[in-house]
Amino acid sequence: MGLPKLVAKLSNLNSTSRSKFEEEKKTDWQSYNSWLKKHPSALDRFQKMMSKAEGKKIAVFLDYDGTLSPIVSDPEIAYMTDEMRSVVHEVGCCFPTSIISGRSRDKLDNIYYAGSHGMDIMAPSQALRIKDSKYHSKAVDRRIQKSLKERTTAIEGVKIEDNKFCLSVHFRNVSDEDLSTLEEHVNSILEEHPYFRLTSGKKVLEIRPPVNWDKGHALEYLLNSLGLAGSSDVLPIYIGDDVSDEDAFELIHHKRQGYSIIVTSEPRETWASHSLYDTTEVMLFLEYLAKWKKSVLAS
Ligand SMILES: O=P(O)(O)OC[C@H]1O[C@H](O[C@H]2O[C@H](CO)[C@@H](O)[C@H](O)[C@H]2O)[C@H](O)[C@@H](O)[C@@H]1O
Repeated sequence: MGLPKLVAKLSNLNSTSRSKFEEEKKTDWQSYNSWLKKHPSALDRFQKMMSKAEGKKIAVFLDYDGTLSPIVSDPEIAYMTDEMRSVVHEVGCCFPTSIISGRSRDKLDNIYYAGSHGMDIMAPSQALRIKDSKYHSKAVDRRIQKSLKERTTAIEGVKIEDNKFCLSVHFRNVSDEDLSTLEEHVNSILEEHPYFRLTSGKKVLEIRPPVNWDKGHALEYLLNSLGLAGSSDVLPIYIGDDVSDEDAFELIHHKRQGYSIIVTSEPRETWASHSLYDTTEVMLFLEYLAKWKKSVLAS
């Protein structure tokens, strides 16, 4: 089966702009196209989606890695392209826009920020504080980080990233033979610190504090802080690519208000209603959104 028209066009576009470090996509087009029937492309459905948006207050929520920046082998070189940065800025001028990331807030540089999977939130003009602050002391428990580094030092390719309120243990560059040893070390550390919990994402294990707080809570919190909660004329649009984004997708699904868009080049079990193939499609979608707003204002 050939590439769908739009994706083929984007693949050409990609070949010039894709970084050589970017993860290679292995799409099985037959299953992807049948999955698309349940989670249609937000580009193909753009007009239909926006027909329900007229007169509503749109709020945009964006994940960072895999959504605004392609997945690359080294988290330190996961950048937004200049084009993406500029379109995110443009969208930010049209709608309240937030970035909700697993990274710590200091590594993000846009608009509203929610770092550490939403556990650390900051708005441009005011600091937003999550009421439950007792977890902070545990979240910054450096002993975990120290033990992790000591125990995994012999495993080639492990990268431990301090995200302030959570620790990311990257294994993208670890060989398959070493994976079970790494897992054993991580589990042994969690046994010593049972109040922390383990989650996982794209080739990453994440050690989080014992707080019932995730990207879904962050989405609700931001809507509240923006004065947009509890109103039927608000339309949140959330775009994300990883397991941690599912909490926000699920919230939107249960509220039956707004659009949840998963970024994936493979069929995935998801709460998201719509999909985009990759970061290039995310960029196009954001461009469409900004243009749509301008056309509504002009009419
Ligand atoms: O919520 P996000 O903004 O998507 O953050 C989730 C994690 O993203 C980063 O790791 C992922 O992207 C890296 C760069 O492309 C990639 O090398 C890694 O394998 C992915 O898991 C980030 O480094 C983590 O701290 C975030 O928790």
